[in-house]
Amino acid sequence: MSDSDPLTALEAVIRERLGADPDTSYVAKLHARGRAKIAQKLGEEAVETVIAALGEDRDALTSEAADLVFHLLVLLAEAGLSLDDIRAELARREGVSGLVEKAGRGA
Ligand SMILES: N=c1c2ncn([C@@H]3O[C@H](COP(=O)(O)OP(=O)(O)OP(=O)(O)O)[C@@H](O)[C@H]3O)c2ncn1[C@@H]1O[C@H](COP(=O)(O)O)[C@@H](O)[C@H]1O
Repeated sequence: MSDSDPLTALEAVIRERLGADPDTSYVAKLHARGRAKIAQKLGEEAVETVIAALGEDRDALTSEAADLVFHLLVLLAEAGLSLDDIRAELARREGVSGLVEKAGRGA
């Protein structure tokens, strides 16, 4: 994944801000409030994303999805996980499903 990927860049900023001043950093404020609070925010953003999706408003869905992904990145960082961990898990599943597909085709 390229360094110019916004998700990778945001992930790096979030990791750095976990230890910042909660008065000046939203990420640090969330971190100070703990994992349960971050998980709660993630849940709220998920619900808002679902509502936007049902409203069929592309701009609202884009905005809510960005909030959702941002809060997911904060939760992952707080838990010591990275986007690379998620990429590896998705690649592992792809590998498994690829093998199952091949077996189904008798390959
Ligand atoms: N991408 C984001 C981003 N997306 C959403 N948000 C914040 O997520 C919050 C969600 O809105 P809510 O109304 O649900 O939350 P709230 O009322 O502010 O907070 P609560 O009191 O409800 O917990 C808003 O405060 C948004 O500003 C973000 N805050 C920060 N970033 C980026 O994260 C990086 C680090 O930010 P700081 O930690 O603030 O330096 C920077 O690159 C920022 O641009």
